[in-house]
This record gives sequence, C-alpha cells and structure tokens, in this order.
Amino acid sequence: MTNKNKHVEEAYALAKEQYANLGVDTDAVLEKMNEIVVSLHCWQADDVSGFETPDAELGGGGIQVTGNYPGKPRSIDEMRADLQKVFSLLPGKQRLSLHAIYGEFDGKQVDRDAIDVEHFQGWIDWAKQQGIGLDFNATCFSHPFADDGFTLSSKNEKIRRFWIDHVKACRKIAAEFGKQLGTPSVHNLWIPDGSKDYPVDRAGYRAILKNSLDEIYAEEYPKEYLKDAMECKLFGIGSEAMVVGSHEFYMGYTIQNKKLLCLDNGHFHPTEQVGDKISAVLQFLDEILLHVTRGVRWDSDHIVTLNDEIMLIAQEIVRNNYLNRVNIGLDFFDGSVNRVGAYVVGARATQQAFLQALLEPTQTLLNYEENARYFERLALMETMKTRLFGAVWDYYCLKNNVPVGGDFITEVVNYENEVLKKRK
Ligand SMILES: C[C@H](O)[C@H](O)[C@@H](O)C(=O)CO
Ligand SMILES: [Mn+2]
Repeated sequence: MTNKNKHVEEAYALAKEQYANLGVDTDAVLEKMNEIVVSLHCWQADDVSGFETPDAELGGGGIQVTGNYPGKPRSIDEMRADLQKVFSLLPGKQRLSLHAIYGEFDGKQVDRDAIDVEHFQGWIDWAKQQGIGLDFNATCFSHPFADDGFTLSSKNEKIRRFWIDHVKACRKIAAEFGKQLGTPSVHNLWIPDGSKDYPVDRAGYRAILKNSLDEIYAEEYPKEYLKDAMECKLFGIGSEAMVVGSHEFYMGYTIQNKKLLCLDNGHFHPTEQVGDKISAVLQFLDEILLHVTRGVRWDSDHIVTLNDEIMLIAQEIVRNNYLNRVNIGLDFFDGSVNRVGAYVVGARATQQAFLQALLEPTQTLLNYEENARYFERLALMETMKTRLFGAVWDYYCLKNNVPVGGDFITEVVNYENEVLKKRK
C-alpha cells in the first residue's frame, strides 16, 4: 500500500469513529452509495452542438453556451473518448443521457422527423461495452422550424406536425435503448416554446401543446423500456414573458397522465428551491426526473458545485427514501473551461451531496424537531457540515479505484495535454 493510500485509510478510520459517535454507520453509507446513479448529459461534451452537420452548433431555444475553450470533440468517436475519460474519474455508477442531435448520420441529411434506431445503434453498442444505461432527449431547438419560438405549440400545422413526428421518433429510439440495455430509458421532453413579450393567447398555445402531447404519448411502450418525462421552465432568453410549458402546465399534465415531471433547479425563480418541491410533487407522482444544475443570475446552466441548493435536493431524497422514485440527471454546459473537467467537477459535486446526505443522523434531527428542540436541530445540522466528510469521500474514491481528493485535476490536465490540445 502506498503512503498516500495508507493516509486515506487512516483518515477514514477516524471519520468512521466520529460518525459512529453520532449514530451513523459509514460502511453502510458507502454500500448505499451504489444506489446513487447519475445520468451524465452528453451535451456538456461539445457545447450542445451535436453531429447533424459538420459545422452544427447550438442555435436559439432560449439557451446559450459561452466560451471557446480548445479541445471540443469533432466526432462521435472523440466524444466517446472524452466521456470514457470522465467515467474513469468518477466513483460509482453512471448513465448517459443523449440528445437526438447526437445520432450517427454518416454525412447524410437526416431531418429530425426521420431519425430512427439505426442512427443510435452505435451508441447502444458502446453503452453495452461501458456497462451503462442510456437516457434520451428530443431536440426541439437548433433547427429552422424552431426559429419563430414555437414547436409543439405552434399555430403553424406543418411545424407542429414536424415536431410531433420528431418526438414520436425519439420515444421509439429511447424505448429501444431500454429494451437492448435492460434498463428503462428516461425520455425527457423540453421545448423552448414561449414569447419574448406579453402574448394575448396564452391559453391557445397551451391548448395546442396539450393536444400535441396527447398525440405523442398515445403510443404506449412497456415501462421496463421507457419512462416519459417533461421539463418545465419559468423563462428563457427570448421567452421572458411566457413559457408555454410552465411548471403548472407540466405538473398538471404529468399527474393526469402518470408521467414523470422533470425538475431542473435552474428553471425557477432564484428564491424557489427544487429541494422543497420534491416531497410536494411526489405526493401525486410516482417518479420524477431531476436536472441538477447551478443557476447564476439569468443563466440556468452553470457547472454544479456542492452548494446549499444541491445539498437540500440530496437531503430530501435521502431523508424520505425517494431514491427509487427520483431519476438523477445533470444539465449544465460551459464552453469556457476544460469540458472533461467540467463534467468531473459537476458529477462529483452531485455525488458528494448524496454522500453527505447519507451521512446525516436523520433520526436524531427528527427527534429534536418533534420535541420542538429547534436550537439543537440547527446546531447539529451546522455541526455536520464540518465532520470528517472529506475522509469518507476519499475512501469511497479509493475503494472505487478512482482519483482521491484533487488528484483528478492532474488527470484532466494530462488528458488535455495528451489528447484535447491535439484537436485543431
Ligand atoms: C439541452 C437540454 O435539453 C436543455 O438544457 C434543457 O434540459 C433545459 O434545461 C433548457 O433550459
Ligand atoms: Mn434542463
């Protein structure tokens, strides 16, 4: 054993004792970490560009990537290499969430309403090799038919029909992911539809969207293959006055139709907390999807860090035993830093939030609460923030054969020097 590993083990032994004195069994917590499966969003790899055409880039839809850091993958092979690097630096289990613009179209012009399983078979085969599940997303932006700001709620029947056919094709592909990989695929639907300035016919657009969804979801797929999620938003760039698919809209739709609601924690007013919403919506829904992100002012998509918001999300899921009802996905995109590093920071922060939540002496806190001992409750919560959490995390990484502490930084920098910098 190296000296460094010995220190990790020794620190863990101290941490184990410290948590045991608080009634927390760290070995059991590390076992439980196997149940935390994070679905990495493929679009951080290349700034949401996709591979439909050689010069494809994110266009419109109320989302934006800034930055031009070198090393962006130029092909699906390069993207897979980057993703494999990311997976190699993360402890535990992950999945990958693909967007429809990441098919293998082999230089052919395949429009979104014509995509099929054949364009994603390469991804399925790759996922099998990696031993991971795949999730999927319709891409209702970066397309001329999305340029006027309305897709599934469009009053132009040709445009609306095009997007209905696209989302139907996406559900078919996702169900095939689930079938071939033996783990249900979550298909998430986010559409940019909305209005920059005050619309008159809010109701009209929402009625059209509802009709489109009814048609899209009319086809049923086995639950073991496909889970359907829909993602709400308060506003986007260019849709400040109204988003058709608002929280109330999709909350109503998913409850009525037994679908999954996707809560992206960058999609609400900054004083609202998704952590507070989880136990509310799960009174009425069987499952939800999360898009874990970090909102900064108007942007909803900064790299996740271990902040209070993420902690509350993890605590609420763990405290209420919701792990089998919450699908954890990531959603951020930053082109201003090493993109591989961005994934590792964001994914590790998310995993750390769950590890910290699992290390909480919940029963003690609950006893304080139920006896109105609110000072003790607050004080213990604060105390937990400074327990030897880092030692447990490091040991978890060591046991999973991935870099401990900040050692992943060197790994990312080496990959940049050896691989990313050679991409021109
Ligand atoms: C690229 C994703 O579909 C997108 O980020 C969506 O999930 C979203 O959050 C839009 O604001
Ligand atoms: Mn999102």
